[in-house]
Amino acid sequence: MNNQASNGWNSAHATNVPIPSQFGTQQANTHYGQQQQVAFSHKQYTPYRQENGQQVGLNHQINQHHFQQQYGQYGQHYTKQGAPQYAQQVSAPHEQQGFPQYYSQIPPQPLQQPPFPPLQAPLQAPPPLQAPPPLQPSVSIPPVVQTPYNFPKYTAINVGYPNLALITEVNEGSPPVYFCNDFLTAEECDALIRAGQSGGFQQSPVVSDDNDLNLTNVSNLASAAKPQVSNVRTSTTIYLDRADTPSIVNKVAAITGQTVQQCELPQVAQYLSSQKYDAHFDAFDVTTVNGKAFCANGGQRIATVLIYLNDVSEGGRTNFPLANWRADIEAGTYNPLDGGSFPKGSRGVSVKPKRGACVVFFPSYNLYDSSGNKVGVQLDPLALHQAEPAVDIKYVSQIWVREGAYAGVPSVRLASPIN
Ligand SMILES: O=C(O)CCC(=O)C(=O)O
Ligand SMILES: [Fe+2]
Repeated sequence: MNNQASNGWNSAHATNVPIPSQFGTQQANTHYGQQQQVAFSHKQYTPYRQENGQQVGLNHQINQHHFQQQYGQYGQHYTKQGAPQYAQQVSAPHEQQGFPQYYSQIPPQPLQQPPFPPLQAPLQAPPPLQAPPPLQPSVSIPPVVQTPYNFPKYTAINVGYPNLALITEVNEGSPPVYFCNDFLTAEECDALIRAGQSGGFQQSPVVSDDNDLNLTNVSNLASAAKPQVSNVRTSTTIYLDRADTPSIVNKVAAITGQTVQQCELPQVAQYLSSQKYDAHFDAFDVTTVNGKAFCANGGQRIATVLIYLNDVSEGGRTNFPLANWRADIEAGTYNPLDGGSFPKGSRGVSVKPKRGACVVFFPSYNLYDSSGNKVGVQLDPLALHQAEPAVDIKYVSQIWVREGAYAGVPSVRLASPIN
């Protein structure tokens, strides 16, 4: 993977900061009495690019203008003064839900070596930048102001959906992650796995948002954002038609409170032993060229529904390493966008695959202007997550929900729909 993107974007740290292969470890106190050392890659958290000598892009747009204010507001959304549905969820911890074995506050296994080769110093100066296209008004992000209590930061989902439970401590700085037992039936899970096996899994593509920091999981992009194969994501995938999976997309619409038309094509992904998907975001930075191309079809991703299709006894957990960072973010000691050391006491959340269960989370969050009007939907850096390398074979189905209607072409059609 190139550190210097061909379009003049300045890959993070390419000229300024040497990237240690891992820049810190943390001692994590776990809920269940275990302790693990966790190492994180610096690179994923510090996206920026330069235009005309100015630092712009995600780091600038979010970090300087929004980040501290935004995270300072989490508490307002999730206190009893704020959105009551979240406050209730916070007070209904997972222990009461009867399935503590499927997720834990054990932090992730040590992350894989970042996919980027060690940088050789000295680096070439980047070529002169092309005059960047001016940002369209529709994608420029105004400063985020105090969000009124009654405007949710995240897209509202159907928190009354059966078995849906919040598994993160959502308050100042932790993203909400929900877990839902028995979201699909065993028959639906098996039918999806069979569809993948007979449909011919292909290596799962990723797309970069120009600076190689956000290798996300997409299909059917505009030409500006060609999917590519990367060792960040080594699983194999098929794309199904929504018409062939009516019961499944209807459940996704119901759990998220959105429409079937907003659902991307259901994917089925297979992870053989050691296959994985390194830490990434599912949403796009809407200030980038590829981010705009990505959003041209249906808008930003507002919710991820990740369904586990089989039971997995070892490996393959989904980690959210930035979940439950409350105290650290409050204290200003950690900002995922400008790196810095990982403070002690952080936990993260890991979800163990369980057949039929799903996780629901928010790859992006809403931006509002001073009058409370929604003015955009931007990638949430706290929604960083990864699929740990599989030990046992693992099957998942991922369905993303967009802001608007999404159109896509499946890689396979089924002889008969999964009902
Ligand atoms: O397989 C997993 O656990 C996570 C998959 C994922 O994050 C993705 O496909 O975007
Ligand atoms: Fe993902």
